[in-house]
Amino acid sequence: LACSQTAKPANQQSWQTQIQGGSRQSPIDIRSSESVHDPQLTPLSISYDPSDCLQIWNNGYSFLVEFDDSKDNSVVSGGPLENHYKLKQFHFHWGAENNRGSEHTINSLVYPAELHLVHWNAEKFRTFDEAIFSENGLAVIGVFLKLGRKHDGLQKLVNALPAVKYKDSTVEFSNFNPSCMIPSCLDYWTYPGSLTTPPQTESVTWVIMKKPIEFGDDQLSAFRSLLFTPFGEKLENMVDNFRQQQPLMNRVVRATIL
Ligand SMILES: NS(=O)(=O)c1ccc(O)c(NC(=O)NCCc2ccccn2)c1
Ligand SMILES: [Zn+2]
Repeated sequence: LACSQTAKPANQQSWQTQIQGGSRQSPIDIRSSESVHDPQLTPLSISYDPSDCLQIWNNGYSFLVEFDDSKDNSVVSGGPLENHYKLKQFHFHWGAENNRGSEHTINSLVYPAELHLVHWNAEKFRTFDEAIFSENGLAVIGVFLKLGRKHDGLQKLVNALPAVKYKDSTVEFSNFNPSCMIPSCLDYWTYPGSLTTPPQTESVTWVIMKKPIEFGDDQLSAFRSLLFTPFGEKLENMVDNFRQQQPLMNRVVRATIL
């Protein structure tokens, strides 16, 4: 195989922005036929406590629903994970139009939005900020959203969005259980990757659920009426907050056979 690989100039930059020397950047296009079925991949064990839900924060890139990670009540373990990881926040990525929005793609198929449930390895690290910069620091569950029936569980979140229209606004948000956004089919792909936004650190074990959840046009419109900009500045709708797919390089995507 080595002889068939053409030598690339060491300084060759991939045609997309990628951190200097990054070898495991996210998101990627998942080619299902090239994924490896791994019988040792068990189902994820996900348990969230709605009382850990604290607030929604518009950080000027997405809106984050933030959780109290001082206890051990909202955790994910099993599957490809060696330890248990605590839920810190979840957020979404979406497009200005329905033909774009997700960060990961499946055989080049794009979804209009993608949910990221962000967890950090509390057995190995003391804080989220430490975990972001560490190998096996984070586990992010990605769930695709497709347009269809209104998602009843999501409506509580949608109703709170006007209160965080502007960058740097927050609103108290409690008693929300993110389990309502996990598909009933627990099959997933998993691969080693990175944050998809700066600092794009290569600290993430990605778990991408194979089946999408459905949500309504009006709910997606509510996402699109958020603003990138703070109060008093030029209005810029928060849309197209997704990164382009990155080269797979020397990685294998594993798939469950549940
Ligand atoms: N999109 S993702 O990979 O799930 C992810 C998860 C946890 C994170 O902290 C981040 N990135 C993050 O918080 N960056 C600091 C704020 C920021 C800076 C620049 C662009 C977007 N967001 C991304
Ligand atoms: Zn994200």
